[in-house]
Amino acid sequence: MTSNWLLEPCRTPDASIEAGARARQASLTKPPGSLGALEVAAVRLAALQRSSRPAVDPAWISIFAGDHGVAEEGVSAFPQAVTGEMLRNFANGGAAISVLAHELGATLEVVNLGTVNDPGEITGVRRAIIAASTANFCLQPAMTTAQLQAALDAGAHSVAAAQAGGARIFIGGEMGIANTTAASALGCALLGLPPGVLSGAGTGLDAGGVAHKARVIAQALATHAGATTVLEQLRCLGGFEIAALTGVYVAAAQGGLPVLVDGFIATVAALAAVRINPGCRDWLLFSHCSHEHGHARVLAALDAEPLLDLGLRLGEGSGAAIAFPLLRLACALHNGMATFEQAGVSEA
Ligand SMILES: O=C(O)c1ccc[n+]([C@@H]2O[C@H](COP(=O)([O-])O)[C@@H](O)[C@H]2O)c1
Ligand SMILES: Cc1cc2nc[nH]c2cc1C
Repeated sequence: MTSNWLLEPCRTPDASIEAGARARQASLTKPPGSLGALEVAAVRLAALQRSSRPAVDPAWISIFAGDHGVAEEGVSAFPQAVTGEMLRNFANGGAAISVLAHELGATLEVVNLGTVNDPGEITGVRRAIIAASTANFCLQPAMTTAQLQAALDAGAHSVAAAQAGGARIFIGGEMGIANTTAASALGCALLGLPPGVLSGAGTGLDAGGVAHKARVIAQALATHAGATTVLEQLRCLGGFEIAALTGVYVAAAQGGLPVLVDGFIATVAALAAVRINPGCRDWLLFSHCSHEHGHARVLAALDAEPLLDLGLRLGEGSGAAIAFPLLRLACALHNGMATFEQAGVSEA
């Protein structure tokens, strides 16, 4: 039976600290509201962190990698071997997220949950192998119950490590060839949408490729029409890295750690988390709207207003890492600006 800890209550934001933070924003030397989403973020972080001085440093980034059986249906522009190959690139510092983590001074944890082209032991990569790949969900459930549990637990494990390391915000990323197909299928199942609404180019399919992908997703949805609970939908249509992120979002909210959600795949994992344990929604900040077709629809289902819309579609936590400095600046402004009274500036 899955899963025990997932339904435990999430922490709640502190209403009185939130009111105080909102009052402070109104007292700072700027027209009220003029820092827009940065004001909203600072107030939210203050309430979540139960602190009148919100902060997002140090940041923790975990990248979860896993392969997908559905890759054999020809749904990605890239070969499956890339998932395993990128693990080495993450560890060697050459991947986008490696560069970003270094620039931000963030801890980067890389987790191999199971790759067909397994690079074996690599310094800087945590091995938490569940299987070489999920099963092809056109034919059978992507995961067994035990595999789903292991993936959810892997996410919670990373949250615990982040908290032990003193992190003040968690960024979760994913890497998995064909995982936009899994995320689209899961998103369609969760939202009751037809495949075309959430099928996109992923790593770079052309229009014919996207149409084929939508047919594959339709087949998967038909195969698993009997999966009616969120956990069953996640088990049948998800992936190891997607389920790990779902585990992250629930565990972080239970542990009182705010998270910055990345792109399309991460947002579908967040939707699953919110459907499993609605209390985790408060802890999710959304970094960007991906270029991936369907991301805006999933963000809307979560009533999420992301900070950025830059045409990013890389994944691996990169969009969240790119948005992170905005949160850092939001906190600096909140904590460091003078009030009208302190600065001797006239109010409206
Ligand atoms: O995060 C996104 O919005 C995003 C959009 C498109 C592609 N990706 C990345 O590309 C890979 C999946 O693409 P695909 O075409 O193989 O399904 C996977 O490793 C993701 O991290 C990520
Ligand atoms: C090279 C490459 C890097 C990635 N990072 C996340 N998804 C990816 C997909 C590909 C193909």
